[in-house]
Amino acid sequence: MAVYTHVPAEEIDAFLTRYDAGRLVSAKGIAEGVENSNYLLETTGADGKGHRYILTLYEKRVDEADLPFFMDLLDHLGARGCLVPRFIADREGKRLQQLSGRPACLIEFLTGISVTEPTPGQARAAGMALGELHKAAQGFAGERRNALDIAGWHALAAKCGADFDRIDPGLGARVARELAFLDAHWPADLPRSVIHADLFPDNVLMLGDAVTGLIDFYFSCTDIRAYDLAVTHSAWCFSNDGATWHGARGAAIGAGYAQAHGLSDAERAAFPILCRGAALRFLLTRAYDWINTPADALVTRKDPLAYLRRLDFYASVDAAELLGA
Ligand SMILES: Nc1ncnc2c1ncn2[C@@H]1O[C@H](COP(=O)(O)OP(=O)(O)OP(=O)(O)O)[C@@H](O)[C@H]1O
Ligand SMILES: N[C@@H](CCO)C(=O)O
Repeated sequence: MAVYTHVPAEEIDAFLTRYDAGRLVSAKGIAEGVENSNYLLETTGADGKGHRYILTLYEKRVDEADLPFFMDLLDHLGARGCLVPRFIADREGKRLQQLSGRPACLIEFLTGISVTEPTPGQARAAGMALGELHKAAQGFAGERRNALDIAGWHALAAKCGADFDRIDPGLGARVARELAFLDAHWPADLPRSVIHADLFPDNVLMLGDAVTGLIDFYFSCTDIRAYDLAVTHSAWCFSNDGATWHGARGAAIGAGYAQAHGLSDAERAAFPILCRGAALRFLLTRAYDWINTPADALVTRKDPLAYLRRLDFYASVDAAELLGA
């Protein structure tokens, strides 16, 4: 579930009068997602032909001060042909509003569905879409520090402390070893740019093998560009529980990215380490949430060990295995 703030339909209808969006026809809470409250709105549309929008209310993890960065980034990417949802301005030009006591935005609705078992063709399309995103991001002036960089991983690990071993005996020691390895080997001089940083299959909308939308830019930030490919690789190339590696998907993502953007020899050589970092990042955020979310909370906790399995795999292979020869 992801509707933390329940907004009465009358309030949404009144909210919509600020926009050229028509009147509310229906509002449905969207179950997917864990960070924000999302509603799918159907309206009569300014032209009376009916229109769909996403209404997002920002909950604890998104800092309101970061919203202008996300808005400007999506405008920049959208203007360069990326299929990303724009934030919609009201008649006074305002994109950020307050609704039911939360920061709220009306956002363009994109069609498509998220795949759960990607085919190699779909993985290739996702790799291409990421490469195109990185190309389009060139020249974007905004910057945002990645709060979940290596320093952020250390801070999260310290917060989890002794509780790691409640998830899995020995997990605390494994995380400490991995942090020490990454401190010693994390690449310092690879190209940096704005990255999505969370391009999981549930953040890519598709129709068949075609990408129709990239969504959920709320982790986007400035970091090592090829790290974004590593995050995407870790999310697309395994069974959900991390136990099965799908090599054909890895080769397809690598080929799609290389075609759309290109990957240098230095980025390729560092790829297994970048993937270890990506696996640790999601292991840590999931472990933190696991420890700090009551088991009976409405939100479904994601399994941290699914990322421990990925981490162990990434620690045992080379770039050719991960991306194809
Ligand atoms: N612009 C959009 N067009 C169409 N559907 C959307 C759009 N934005 C969000 N959705 C739908 O809402 C769901 C949740 O959105 P989103 O992923 O942004 O939520 P979240 O709470 O930030 O979740 P998480 O970070 O866990 O992925 C998506 O899986 C998708 O079904
Ligand atoms: N994609 C993240 C959730 C937050 O975006 C995960 O699967 O752990």
